[in-house]
Amino acid sequence: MTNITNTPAQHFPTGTVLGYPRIGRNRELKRALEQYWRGDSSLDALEAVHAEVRQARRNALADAGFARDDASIPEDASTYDHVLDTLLAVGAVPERFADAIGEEPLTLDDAFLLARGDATHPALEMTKWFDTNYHYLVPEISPSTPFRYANRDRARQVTEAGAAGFNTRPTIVGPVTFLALAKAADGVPADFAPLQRLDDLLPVYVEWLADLAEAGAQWVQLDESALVSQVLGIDERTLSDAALHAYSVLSNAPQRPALFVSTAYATLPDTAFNALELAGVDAIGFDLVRGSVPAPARASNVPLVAGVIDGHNIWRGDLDAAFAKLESLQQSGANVHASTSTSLFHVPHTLADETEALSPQLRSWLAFADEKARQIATLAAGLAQGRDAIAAELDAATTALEDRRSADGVHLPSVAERVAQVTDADLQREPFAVREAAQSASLNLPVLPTTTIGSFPQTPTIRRARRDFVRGDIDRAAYEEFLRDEVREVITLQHNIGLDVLVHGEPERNDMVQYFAENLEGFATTANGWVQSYGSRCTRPSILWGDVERTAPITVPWSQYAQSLSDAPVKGMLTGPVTILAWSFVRDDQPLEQTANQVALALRDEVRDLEAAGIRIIQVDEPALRELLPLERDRHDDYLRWSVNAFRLATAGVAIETQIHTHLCYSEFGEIIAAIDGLDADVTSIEAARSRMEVIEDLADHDYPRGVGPGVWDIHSPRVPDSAEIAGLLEAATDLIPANRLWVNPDCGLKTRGYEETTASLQHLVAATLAAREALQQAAARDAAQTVPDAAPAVAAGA
Ligand code: MET
Ligand SMILES: [Zn+2]
Repeated sequence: MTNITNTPAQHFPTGTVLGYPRIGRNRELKRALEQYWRGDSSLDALEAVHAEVRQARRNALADAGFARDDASIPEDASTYDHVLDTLLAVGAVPERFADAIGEEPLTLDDAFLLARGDATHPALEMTKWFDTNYHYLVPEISPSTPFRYANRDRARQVTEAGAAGFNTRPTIVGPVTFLALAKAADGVPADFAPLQRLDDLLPVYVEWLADLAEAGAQWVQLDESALVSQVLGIDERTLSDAALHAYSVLSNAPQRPALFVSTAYATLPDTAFNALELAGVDAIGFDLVRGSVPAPARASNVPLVAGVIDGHNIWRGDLDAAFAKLESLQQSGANVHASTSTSLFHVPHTLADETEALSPQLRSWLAFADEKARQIATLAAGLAQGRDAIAAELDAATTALEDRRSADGVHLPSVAERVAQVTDADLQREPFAVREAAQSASLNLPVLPTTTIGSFPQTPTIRRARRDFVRGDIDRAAYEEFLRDEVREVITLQHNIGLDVLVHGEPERNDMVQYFAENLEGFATTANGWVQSYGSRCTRPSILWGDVERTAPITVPWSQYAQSLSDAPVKGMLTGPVTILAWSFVRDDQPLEQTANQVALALRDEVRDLEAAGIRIIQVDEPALRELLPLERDRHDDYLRWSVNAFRLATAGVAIETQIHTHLCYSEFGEIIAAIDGLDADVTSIEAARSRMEVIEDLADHDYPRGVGPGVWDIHSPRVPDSAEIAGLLEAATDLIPANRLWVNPDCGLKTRGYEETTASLQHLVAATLAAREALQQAAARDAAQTVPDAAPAVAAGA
């Protein structure tokens, strides 16, 4: 066993990946987790599957060309989430779980309780990991949250790897990032911030490092991406001071592996680089796809791990340019190592599983995790043996890139021309006051109109019908007949419940982005390209490879059919340009703004066709608007400009009578309130139930002038809120937003809910609304009764 007792660092491997997909090539871990949660298998069975997945990862990376014994293979196989792994290891169980979790060591079942909650313990919140579509569990830290080394899983995995003949590199979240990503627990003093607990946390990391070294780890990777983010509400100085302090302590730990601190997703600031170097860490990694080389790095003696292969996207890319970046660092005398820019858990396992779904030409332009690992192995060979040794691989990548540049469909002159012709007038509707008057005359809705966000439960029957259709077991006519029946039932249900603005329920959509991707030119869909979204949940992002065009109406027949069944307005439902980009793999060969505008123009045509088909309300969802906000502040204005404009381009082509809605969810919107205003939607529905209307306060502070539908039912849990609870939230909302601007709706779509809870919750929502209307009427009557006698003398006096 190799014990490194604070000795000079071992040689860092010439090439590495910062992490690898964790869910299994065939989503084995997902299935095993869900089986266990359903009670259909034992914990041992789950652990056995996970052990197989872990070994498959090590083997896949060895096959890609990594040595088994030089710590180039990361050991980062989370069962649920890597922040949760770290929380467990450092024993930071929030006090509100103290009655249920206590005994050490902390177990997988403890992790699942934190992640999933139960009747008496709401789960930890989830939020997006940096600017990605991955959700991590948010630790809750108070001045007295306990810290102790309470879970040895990572060390055990290193031992397990050792037994299989591997010396892997355990990967953990670093202490600064762990605290920076945590939230302050409820009820703590206002001036408390989790980072204040750094000194209490470090001894636990010291113990953890010793255990990892004991298990045989030569190197440990500590992920410290907090150091590159300017949107965590912590300034750069505070973060680098924390890093200097933390890594001074850790590098002096009596027994530890060599320390590799990785940072990803944006440029590592010079101050943070200096702090890490001064603290004596043994290797520093930074992202050279999203970011640039920190100035002091070129003159540094610390091994530099340069992230030159995009870990966050699926393009094969410009291997020659990637190698040139390494060469340039090498020429300035630095000790350079090649890596991916981020962990590869943002991309699917392997292109080998896409031989049917994707054309050979498209495949030749792509690289998933295994292929990217091979690219790193190539670059590492180039670093060791010189450019000539890898000339053939560099040339092959360049040839693929040239082919991609000129291939059919990548650039459609007509699309580029249409984007170029967009003018400010295309983004502009009449003033809201004008629209509001026209819409209220034509729609004639009651005060506090009730509606839903779009999807109704995606039942096993719907999934089965879709699968049968995809497999060819039923034909299109039968499938569409089935979908029309669904729409009819959903409309009837909404009538019976008494909702004011109806939806068709979105039964035809597997996913709110993939559905549009499948119906627009320029996108390809993979067969097995799953990436983890959170826990066992995976998504299969489409690949946006070419110019986007709509060749025929997409949603119009469904909305039109639904509207034919009712006199009440039925909302048309579309996904907005930013969200379509955020949840796809986007092309890297033109600015996102250009791609967003192409998608927006396709949607603009769809919006107009919906309007022409008699749809009077059209909702364009933008739940990912906040997610793509860059980590660097100086890029915010540009991002918010083009993203807002893309939404307006999609929606501003309609008459004043047509009401445009948007829907936002999933995140902290405080930062982008001005942009929400800029969307100029007539009505914005927004997730608010869990935070008890926090975001509505932000909107009210901003004097938001248009319609708002704060969610009054948290649809992320199966719990049915009663009318009183909904009434309470409604009252909180009416305190902040004038009642004549307020809509009543759930937090988000209902596709993950069952019909029983949906029906009951919507009935309660309508009951609470009716009561609120009644109360408003009474209040108005009282006001009228009071003002008349008061007003009379005033008028007399004035006369
Ligand atoms: C993640 S936002 C979801 C919006 C979509 N219209 C739905 O209802 O499912
Ligand atoms: Zn939503």
